[in-house]
Amino acid sequence: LDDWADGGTILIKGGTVVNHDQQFEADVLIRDGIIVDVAPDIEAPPGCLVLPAAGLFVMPGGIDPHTHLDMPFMGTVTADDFFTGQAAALAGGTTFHIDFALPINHDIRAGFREWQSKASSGCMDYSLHMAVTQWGPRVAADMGQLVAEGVSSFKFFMAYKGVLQVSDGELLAGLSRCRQLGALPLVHAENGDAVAWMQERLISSGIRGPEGHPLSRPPALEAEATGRAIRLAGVVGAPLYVVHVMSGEAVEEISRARLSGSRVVGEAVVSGLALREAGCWDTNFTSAAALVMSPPIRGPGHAERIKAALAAGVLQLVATDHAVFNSSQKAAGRHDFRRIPNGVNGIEERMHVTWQEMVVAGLATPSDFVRLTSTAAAQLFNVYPRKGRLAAGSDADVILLDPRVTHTLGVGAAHSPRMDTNVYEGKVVQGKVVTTLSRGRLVWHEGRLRVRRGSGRFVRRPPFGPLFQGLDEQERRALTLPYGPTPVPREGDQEAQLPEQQQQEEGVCGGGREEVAAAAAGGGFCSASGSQQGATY
Ligand SMILES: NC(=O)NCCC(=O)O
Ligand SMILES: [Zn+2]
Ligand SMILES: [Zn+2]
Repeated sequence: LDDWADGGTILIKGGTVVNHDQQFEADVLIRDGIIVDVAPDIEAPPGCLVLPAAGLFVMPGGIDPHTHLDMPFMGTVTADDFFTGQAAALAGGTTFHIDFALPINHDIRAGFREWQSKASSGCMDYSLHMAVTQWGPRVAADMGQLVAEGVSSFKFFMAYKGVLQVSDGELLAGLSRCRQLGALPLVHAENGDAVAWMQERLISSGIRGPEGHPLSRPPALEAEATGRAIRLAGVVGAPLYVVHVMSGEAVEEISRARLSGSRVVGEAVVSGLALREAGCWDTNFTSAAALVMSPPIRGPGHAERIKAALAAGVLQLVATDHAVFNSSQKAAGRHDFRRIPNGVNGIEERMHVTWQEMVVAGLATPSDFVRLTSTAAAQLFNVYPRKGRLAAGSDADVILLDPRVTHTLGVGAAHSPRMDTNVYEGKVVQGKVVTTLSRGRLVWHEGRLRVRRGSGRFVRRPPFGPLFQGLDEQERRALTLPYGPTPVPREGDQEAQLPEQQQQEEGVCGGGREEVAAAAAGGGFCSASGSQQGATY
């Protein structure tokens, strides 16, 4: 993996250039890691490397906004680190990802430092989301600091009770703080309390194998949490991004909310498009446990509803949730499904499986594919058009896809040395990424992967991305927070200064000591920093 191919000037000649909004015959000229021209018949500058692309689609590199590299979870650590995971991603046509950093003992700044150190050995550009696992004034203040450092999205887990799960109050506070900071809140939407109850019930009825995992997490628990998160976000006027939507019922919640004007975005993951729950009933424990992820891979009909929702624009993009555990790690749950580390692979397979399930299946055009696998993520997470587009001035993250090549996915074909199972084992797909350029470097070409440790760059993402545009106006019209309501003046108000009123005048919402401190720290439970009509909640 350590051989290195440097950039320089490269001309991609004679291919079909595909952006999310257009497809045309053109050449792409790259210099020093940046695209300098996209036009027909570009003359090759002296000394430049020419890559012939006749018959190939030339597209923006994939963007995976949901990965877990080198993440401590369920008593172990995900098997792919930043180098092995990113190298595999490049071989599969993904050139940028956003990983989920976890706090250290609920300290999000410490978590950010830790993830930056892990990522320093990587070989691909990346950004970070930060998980918020507990609420308090320090977290509220630290969120502001992280936004200043380029982390403009925060994840809240509504499941994993006793570990990562936040309460509804914590979620509401976090959503409100995100709204204030212009940061996008992300939710893992499952009812963690109900899941824990279902798990107990299954174990006591003797179901201890991997099949207990999907049985304990029925679609209703995903849909309930999705609907709850959407409503809580609506209460504080925050946009919402729902990660790994796995069920038709959750899709319906998102669809309903979008039709009523809510700014909710739904992320599909590639496992939800292509895999089937039945595998968890396999009599071979290793095969069944390999499929354990949360929310679970679903039964008949759900994948079809997810793909239809992607085609119709109800769901916006396809990520992976790449969280790899090898078979010995999964064996921790050999006699208790609750201890099987949750997660599946996909960082290398996503582009190919999505092409197969959406484009080859006739549900999407090549432009749709670019939107689903690259542009939508770049836009939502505010790195567009630097990433997610082939145009002059954009980073030269480019892939060449040959639609004529058929190949088979599996451990033997994959490039991570850390995986001994692959949930896509034996899947035949049509269309293959034959070349990947990462910031102008030829990292995957003619079946060879050439990457260098430490060559990936952290990409800062500014707050107040597209989902925040026009929000103020929407709220002003609806008189929701932070523009209303205002208190009704009543006779005698001046004489009787109740404690809550004093707090309101000091700009503090709610009555708890923690909330007062949170507001003092510049964040907390209040939605409005610049409350235009003087009311704070
Ligand atoms: N999804 C999963 O099973 N593992 C990774 C952690 C998460 O995203 O919930
Ligand atoms: Zn999750
Ligand atoms: Zn995840």
